[in-house]
Amino acid sequence: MLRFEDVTYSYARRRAPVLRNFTYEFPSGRSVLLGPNGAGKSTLMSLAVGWRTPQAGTVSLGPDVGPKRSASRRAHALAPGTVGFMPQDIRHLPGLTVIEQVRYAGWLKGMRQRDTEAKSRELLCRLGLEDKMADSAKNLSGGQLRRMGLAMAMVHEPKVLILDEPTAGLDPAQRSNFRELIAQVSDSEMIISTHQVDDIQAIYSNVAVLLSGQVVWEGTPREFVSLAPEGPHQAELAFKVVMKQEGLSE
Ligand SMILES: Nc1ncnc2c1ncn2[C@@H]1O[C@H](COP(=O)(O)OP(=O)(O)OP(=O)(O)O)[C@@H](O)[C@H]1O
Repeated sequence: MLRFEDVTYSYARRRAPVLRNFTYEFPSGRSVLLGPNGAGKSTLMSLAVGWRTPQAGTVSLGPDVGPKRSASRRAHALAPGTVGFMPQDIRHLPGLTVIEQVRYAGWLKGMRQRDTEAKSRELLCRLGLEDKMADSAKNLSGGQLRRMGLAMAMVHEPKVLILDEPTAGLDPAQRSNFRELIAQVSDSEMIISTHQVDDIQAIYSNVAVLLSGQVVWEGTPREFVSLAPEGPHQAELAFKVVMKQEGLSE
């Protein structure tokens, strides 16, 4: 569904590339991208949504989903409606209320004003933020801010939803709420990077593990957890097994 072909990306000319001749295709469905800090997950996502342009190679969405972007063409915003992105760092825009911020996200994606109003309202209700719509976003808690970020990513009904560590910084109860919400609220294709693996079998259809800019393991959630013996924290242990196989002790 989302394909990286021979992609090379480095942050500055003299720095070692984070991704070097990276080729991988995320299958259709719900993919989770795992990997230790610094593996390149955020870099990969920012290339997927066109925030960054590869120095070489091609990033493309499947023909039914969207256009091709490559090193030979300048990065451009993907067609409205194609991709919804929730970055790790969700910021409130000064002076805007919660619903205004979600509407603004819709407007940026080319939606008409009256459509953004209805859709923002509907999403914020579904995400449990109906009481916060008229408040300034700067007063939201971390968990509420993430839910607003999800509404901003989804307001234009994207075909593909890319979420960068949506549960980072949330407490365990908020994390489990958030996972339930994601499972319920979207029919989109998804690619989600996370360090939280506990619910992996309930949410995802594909697991990819990134290490030093390479996918070192991929398979179904069932195959992933079965890398570790049955028992508590099986998915976390499975991640450690993959890291160990790759020579890391994390
Ligand atoms: N803006 C930047 N400028 C220079 N180097 C960067 C920048 N952003 C990331 N890097 C480097 O690129 C590499 C990959 O970082 P990236 O954020 O993609 O990893 P990640 O897997 O998302 O990590 P985390 O799990 O900690 O979010 C790291 O070595 C990081 O230091």
